[in-house]
Amino acid sequence: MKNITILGSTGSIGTQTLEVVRANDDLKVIALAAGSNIRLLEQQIREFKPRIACVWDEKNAKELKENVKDIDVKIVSGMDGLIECSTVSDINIVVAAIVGMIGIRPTIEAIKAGKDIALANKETLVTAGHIIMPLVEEYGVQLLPVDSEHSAIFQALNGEKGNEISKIILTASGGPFRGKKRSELVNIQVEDALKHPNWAMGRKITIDSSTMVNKGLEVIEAKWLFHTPIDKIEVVIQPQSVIHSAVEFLDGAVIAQLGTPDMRLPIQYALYYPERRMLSGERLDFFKLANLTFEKPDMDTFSSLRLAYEVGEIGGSMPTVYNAANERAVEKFLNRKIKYLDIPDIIEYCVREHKLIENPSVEKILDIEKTTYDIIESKW
Ligand SMILES: NC(=O)C1=CN([C@@H]2O[C@H](COP(=O)(O)OP(=O)(O)OC[C@H]3O[C@@H](n4cnc5c(N)ncnc54)[C@H](OP(=O)(O)O)[C@@H]3O)[C@@H](O)[C@H]2O)C=CC1
Ligand SMILES: CC(=O)[C@@H](O)[C@H](O)COP(=O)(O)O
Ligand SMILES: [Mn+2]
Repeated sequence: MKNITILGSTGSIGTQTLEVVRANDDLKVIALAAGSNIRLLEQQIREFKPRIACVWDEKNAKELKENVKDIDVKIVSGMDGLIECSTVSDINIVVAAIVGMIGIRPTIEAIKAGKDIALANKETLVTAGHIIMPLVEEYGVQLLPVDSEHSAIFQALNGEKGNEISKIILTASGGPFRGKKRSELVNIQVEDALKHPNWAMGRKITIDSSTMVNKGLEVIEAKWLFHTPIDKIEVVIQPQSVIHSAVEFLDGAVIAQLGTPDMRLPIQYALYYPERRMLSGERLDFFKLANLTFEKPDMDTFSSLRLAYEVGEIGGSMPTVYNAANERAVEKFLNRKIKYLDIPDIIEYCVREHKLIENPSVEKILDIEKTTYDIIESKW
């Protein structure tokens, strides 16, 4: 039996993780954590019977507690609650599927408590990779990628760290605006940007895919996960999202992982690694694949991707500013407070204004996040 905690259980990755749990009777949910969707969390508590459940704010926690008073479950809230969920003594693995930098501290505490991590929350590694990776070594835990591209790379490497890598080929769909020029993006509305061509995901990552910030974050995520210099990570547009990523080795061999776009595969792979399990669902049919095409990314239109290479190379506090500026800009765009093209402009402005801090601590990272938010608030 594998005991798991799911942070972000009401989201896209969280609910798909619970689908994997439903299909496997040797996975037991011990703790669930969500932001504010207490209706769905209540259903999940009733179905999966965790011992602990967390919601972010205390008012929602009180309401949930009242609603589930017929069930033996402890309801907690806030950061302390998230950390309690991620450090329960008898859990084996934490699925880190909260969106955003709020995931940093519960992930760090889980590692310190000796838990393996199935990591979907890329923002944590982008901003705190220099803290997380040494902790993973120190505490001897496994950090298993859930992000589809990183799972593909991990599968291509078969779990090796890859000192024989010549380059990583990180594929991207190109998003809904692939092929468009900046001038054509002036009037993009929220609904347009939320139409991902291949994947059904949460709102924030869907916007990130449309700006290609998602790919920028993934370049930095890959740098940390696979100990690979940024200049050995090449983004290739693969509009069909069939090739989930690949590794080119020193001898020229290229090993890729292909499949239908289904996040249950990387989730299940992380939960059972190094074992593979049966997974229901559509199979890739090579005879039905009309064509597989490839393009270079347009880094003039999607300038945030070029900027990600820059901040990823510099390191230190720069990726935190890039990520925090994006998180706040996307939130504002989703709330219709700014225009679509303000997103890359805000990120660029915040990055250019920032004075580099080498090796920021967690406290400093959270400080920089706040300062970045304040700058955005004062100007936009
Ligand atoms: N969706 C996908 O296919 C992929 C996602 N990822 C990454 O996985 C992460 C999750 O993405 P996704 O599932 O799409 O996002 P969603 O927006 O669908 O879900 C986010 C989850 O985080 C929860 N949450 C938000 N704020 C808090 C908080 N303060 N405390 C506790 N929980 C909180 C939400 O709760 P609630 O809804 O109740 O407020 C929800 O359960 C992101 O980092 C994303 O980049 C990576 C690859 C693919
Ligand atoms: C499913 C997943 O891992 C997402 O990160 C996805 O890759 C987004 O697609 P883009 O390639 O369009 O960013
Ligand atoms: Mn991805």
